Amino acid sequence: MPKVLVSDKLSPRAVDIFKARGVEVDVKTGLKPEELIAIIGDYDGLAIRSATKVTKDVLEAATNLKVVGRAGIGVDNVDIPVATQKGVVVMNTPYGNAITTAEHAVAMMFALARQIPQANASTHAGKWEKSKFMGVELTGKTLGIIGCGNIGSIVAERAVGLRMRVIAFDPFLPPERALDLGVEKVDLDDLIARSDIISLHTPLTDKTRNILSAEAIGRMKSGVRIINCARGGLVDEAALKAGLESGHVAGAALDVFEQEPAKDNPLFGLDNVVCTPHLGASTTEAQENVALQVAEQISDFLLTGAVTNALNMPAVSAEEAPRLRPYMKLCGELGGFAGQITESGLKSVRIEYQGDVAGLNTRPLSAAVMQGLLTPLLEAVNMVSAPVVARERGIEIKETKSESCRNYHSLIRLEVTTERQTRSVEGTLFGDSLPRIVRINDIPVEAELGPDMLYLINEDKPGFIGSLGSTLGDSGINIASFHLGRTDAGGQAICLVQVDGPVPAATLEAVRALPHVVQAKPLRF
Ligand SMILES: NC(=O)C1=CN([C@@H]2O[C@H](COP(=O)(O)OP(=O)(O)OC[C@H]3O[C@@H](n4cnc5c(N)ncnc54)[C@H](O)[C@@H]3O)[C@@H](O)[C@H]2O)C=CC1
Ligand SMILES: O=C(O)CCC(=O)C(=O)O
Repeated sequence: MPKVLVSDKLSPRAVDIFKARGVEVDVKTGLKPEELIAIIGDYDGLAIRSATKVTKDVLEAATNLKVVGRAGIGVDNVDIPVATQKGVVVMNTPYGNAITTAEHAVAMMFALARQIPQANASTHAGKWEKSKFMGVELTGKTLGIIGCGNIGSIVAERAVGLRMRVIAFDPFLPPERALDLGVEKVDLDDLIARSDIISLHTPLTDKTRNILSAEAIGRMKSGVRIINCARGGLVDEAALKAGLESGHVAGAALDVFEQEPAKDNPLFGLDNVVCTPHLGASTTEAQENVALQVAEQISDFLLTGAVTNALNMPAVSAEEAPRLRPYMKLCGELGGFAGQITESGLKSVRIEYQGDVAGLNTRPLSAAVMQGLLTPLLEAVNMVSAPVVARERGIEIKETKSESCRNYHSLIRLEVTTERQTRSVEGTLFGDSLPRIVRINDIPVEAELGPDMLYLINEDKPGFIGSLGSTLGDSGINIASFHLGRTDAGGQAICLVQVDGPVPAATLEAVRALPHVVQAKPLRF
């Protein structure tokens, strides 16, 4: 039974789901990094929110970990490149808290416009400062949204409903979508110059860090208000402080901070700043949504192989997973075969899907091919990391699909070009579930791969098979199955021999010394 650790505060319904799905679950929140490192090796899955930092050290210690599920959107607390290298799938729940977070941004906008938190504190203190808290009306004001994705779009729709003019800067916002939302798509300079209120809704990336810099703040309208319910680091906090103190910025509402938990921050204590402790996603509804979703996604992955909302792996639906499974095995074998007979640097890989398989989701299949191919050549590659590792090494991967297939309902052809030559291997499924190799370097064979195989290229001469059998027999090696193929009588032949255990080096030398042997390689699957 797979085992999952819930290391942040998640709705208890997540635990119910894990249990109902047959996943063992422990809840241990508030762990120190060293405490998490000490126990993470016991778990197949890790369910988190933002408090747990899934660092390189945690991932190094996570020897059984297969999946990290973030109950929420931002995954900046997970070292995704290292997770990818280690073959750990990282998933998030991209929609579950979007409405709630958008509502928080809208609430912040009202709080700023009418100074509600400040007026609340003053009234509780018995001051009745009616003239101090003069507000501004939102109707007719220009709201500039930076990042108009899931959350930004919801904020835009709500603001349009409030009769605001909404402009948005998002290089990836399709013009038709902007039109549908009733939003004017603008460039950043335009947004900065025209907005009365600016609300940020991008992830924190190298491009968005300090997107509201001192220089940008300087170019804003006097009396601008700034809202950040996305990520600390999008606004230069020191520059914002200067703008607020000078009165150029009338107010700022911040849910997120450069350093979190934010116990001390230059903006704390300023009259015109409204702060919340990263509460954007904190509603009962959103927390239930993301907790249920993450528990289902993690369970699906651990129990069926279905991949949903992964950031480092192609999606596989629960319906597809069982259909893909035998093809994954075949792809792993094709890749493994090619990888084990490859002796020089890989240049390019071509994967052809023919027949029924061409209609399936082939991205995970190609990932399985690449895992099989690279595993014999590199250390610790897996389906998650293999495509990335291949790209990093400049290996070109081409995928083609064709609905027609000559002799089989499905065929997968792998062609691998190295610095020295091009080799190919083809495979199919017998009876929809049994992987078979059906062609090697265009020579027909029909081979089932077992754990220990011997692959030979030889000249097709009488008596060769007998001498091979005797050589193996003399070394006490039992033959489980024997598969032959040849170009033509007397031409080049190949043998794939399944043996009942690894072939010792001395036996391999004896086989290589046999007359007519061109190449002999032990293979393991
Ligand atoms: N305060 C909180 O509790 C919460 C904060 N968030 C944060 O909100 C942010 C947005 O989340 P979603 O809308 O769900 O993400 P999303 O991915 O749907 O939208 C982000 C948008 O930003 C745009 N973008 C990316 N780079 C950009 C750039 N350089 N300039 C302008 N736009 C750029 C993208 O094109 C995309 O449309 C994330 O950082 C997320 O972590 C999300 C949930 C809760
Ligand atoms: O889990 C939380 O409370 C934070 C949510 C968040 O920041 C996100 O989903 O990106």
